[in-house]
Amino acid sequence: MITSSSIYGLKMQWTPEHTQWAEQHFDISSTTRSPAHKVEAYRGHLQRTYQYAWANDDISALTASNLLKKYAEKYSGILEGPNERALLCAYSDSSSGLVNGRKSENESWQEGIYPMNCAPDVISVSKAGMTAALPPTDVSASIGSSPGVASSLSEPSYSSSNCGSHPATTLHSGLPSQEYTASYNGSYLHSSYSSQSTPALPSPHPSPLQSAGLLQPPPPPPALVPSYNAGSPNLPNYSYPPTGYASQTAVGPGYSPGGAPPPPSAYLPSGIAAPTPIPPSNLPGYTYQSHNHTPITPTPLNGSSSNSLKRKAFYMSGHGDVDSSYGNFNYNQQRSSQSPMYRVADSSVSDSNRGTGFERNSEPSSLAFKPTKQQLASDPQRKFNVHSGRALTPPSYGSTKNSAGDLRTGEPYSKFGSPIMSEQTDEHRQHLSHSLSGPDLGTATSSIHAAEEQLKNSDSNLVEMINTEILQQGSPVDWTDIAGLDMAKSTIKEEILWPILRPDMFSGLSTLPRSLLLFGPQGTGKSLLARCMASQLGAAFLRLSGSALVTKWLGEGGKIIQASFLVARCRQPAVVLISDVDLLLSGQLTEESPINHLKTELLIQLDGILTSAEDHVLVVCSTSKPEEIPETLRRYFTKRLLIPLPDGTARHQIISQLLSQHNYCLSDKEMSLLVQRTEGFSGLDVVQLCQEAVVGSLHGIPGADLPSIHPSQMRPVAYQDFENVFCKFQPSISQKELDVYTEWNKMFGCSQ
Ligand SMILES: Nc1ncnc2c1ncn2[C@@H]1O[C@H](COP(=O)(O)OP(=O)(O)OP(=O)(O)O)[C@@H](O)[C@H]1O
Repeated sequence: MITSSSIYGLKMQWTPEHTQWAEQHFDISSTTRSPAHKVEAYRGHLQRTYQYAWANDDISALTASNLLKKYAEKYSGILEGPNERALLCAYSDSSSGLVNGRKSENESWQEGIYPMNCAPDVISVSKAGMTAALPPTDVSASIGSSPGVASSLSEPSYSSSNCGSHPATTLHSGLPSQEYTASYNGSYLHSSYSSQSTPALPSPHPSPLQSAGLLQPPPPPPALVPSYNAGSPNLPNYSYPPTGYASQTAVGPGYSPGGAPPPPSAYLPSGIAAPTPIPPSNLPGYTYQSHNHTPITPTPLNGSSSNSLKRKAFYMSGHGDVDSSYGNFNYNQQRSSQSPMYRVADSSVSDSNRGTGFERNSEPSSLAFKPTKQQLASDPQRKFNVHSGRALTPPSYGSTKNSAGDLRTGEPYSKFGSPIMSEQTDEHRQHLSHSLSGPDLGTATSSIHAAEEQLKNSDSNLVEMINTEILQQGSPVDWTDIAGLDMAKSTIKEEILWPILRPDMFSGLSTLPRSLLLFGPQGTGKSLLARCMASQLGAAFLRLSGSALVTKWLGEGGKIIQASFLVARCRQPAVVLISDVDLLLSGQLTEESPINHLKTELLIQLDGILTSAEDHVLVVCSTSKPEEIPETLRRYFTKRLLIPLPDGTARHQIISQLLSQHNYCLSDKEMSLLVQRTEGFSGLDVVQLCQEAVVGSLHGIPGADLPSIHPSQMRPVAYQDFENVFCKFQPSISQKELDVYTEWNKMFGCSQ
């Protein structure tokens, strides 16, 4: 049949072939056909296409997207007139109508014009090819936002940032509900999808393109989108996934795809910020893919830094599983009031290995404590040992007289006293001896005998080395020998020493402290404190250097650690100091690292100490890198104490004490200036500065005269001597490093 029509004076011949061609090619722009006719033709074509697709059971996401795009383009092309637009809005406003082909309850249909019977087919095909069906609202949104959304779907990677300026927005500008308008902004388009589609369903038919890697898999769902129901713009339809806001933090506040900030959300209650979409970088290629979203797992709290306070609060609140590992460490050991941990070494024990590291009967003169010299001499691995040879007159903390014999009175910091054992200290030790003897002797006997037996079978050379190098024979240290550190000192006294010295008073209240971590900058007195603890307990003092173990003793390190703890058990009560313990316990160690066997041995020994009721051994570990110690190993330390840089008062004490050994001439103002200029110095830095200044005062004396010159003949140390050497000294620690200590202390420290 041949028909002809005349439009605008143009005459056309119409044949069945033309009809077929128009139907096949969706010639909806034809001016010769009614909209209803064109829709019918279009629908027929879609149905054929989809039936074919069903027959093959294979339609990719891309194909489906293209079909949707074409459909939306063609459909919107039909709708040119204002009536059609209004009708389309009615479609959009009633998502259920789109799904089941029924019209909206609020809007009357224009019969026969836009039946949309093909919509279920579209959805079915989408289900087959795109792994998850678009929910009813999706269809509404897709069509409603076309061609913007449709064209976006055809792109392998697209951003919704265009949506806001896209004609689709204009299309819906006349929507009756303001809330609904928000749904057409790209920021929210995906929200309806994620909230309504079946979550986290794996694709039953993965696209071949996906399999081939040409098509990126659908991204995880944005975690911050509220559940959005396009069919009902009312607020009650919104739900807030519990994990959503955590992820929002991870995305970053204020993020908006395309750089634009999220628009104010009309559908959110006032005061609640509009949800932030997932950034495109997180969802490559499928930024706003609306289907098959899986929930985003909330970003776990990182042990590192930004969430540290939260973590500590969590642990401290008692909600964390590892609560007992932090702050309230409890090694489940009931202390017996009958068997206090420490006692004075029994001199009657015949074994040569028994005995403390401190000689109590020494004359005061022989007890003069020369901390720096001994410290530097005892640890050849120390980085500051180059200075040891220069210390012509190591400072003695025992005297308050200067070299000229003048007693310096009126010192504002005169509490920093003598390391020489005073009468009071001797009394204290006698008291210690009394309180730690008696019934306590029996409790450790079996442990001591067992350790002695083991030690007999050990390498005698090794034992000899430990007795000479590890076991410290230095003079005792008193609290007054340590400048400043009041907080650390009182914590150690009250929480470590008192329970050990007077277990009867602490019976049933807590377990005995057996391990302690002192952390802080180098040269701040950690070792000094450990020595002081041993002195106060009348205990033997053994010092293992982590740096020495991993360098010069690496091969024998495991045996040295084991034998050292045996000696400590034999000589108990004992304090074992392990400096630079981070080198032994570092979480950075690879499996092949030879240090690992040292780590294993140390942990075995620590376990033994923590679980033994009889042993009277206190382990003090020190580190300047506490963050290197893995979380799992922190539980080995009952207490973790920050030993900070000396404050002004402490620096004044150290300087005064050092200079008091020499003839010096400094005004109060100069002294204050020195204190000021040593801000940020560690205790060791201050000691070395003073030593250098004292050496400077010797300049000008002929070398030949040096051996015979009397101290009184030397000129006094002056401020200029300090001035001359200041250029050699800088604070050995940066503010950044100090911040790390502060942060770590907040998280895991016991002193705030
Ligand atoms: N608070 C202090 N009071 C008096 N002297 C101090 C103080 N801090 C440090 N010193 C001096 O610095 C020397 C080194 O101190 P110590 O060895 O105790 O530091 P540390 O913190 O253990 O260092 P590292 O972390 O390197 O092992 C001490 O012998 C002492 O002379």
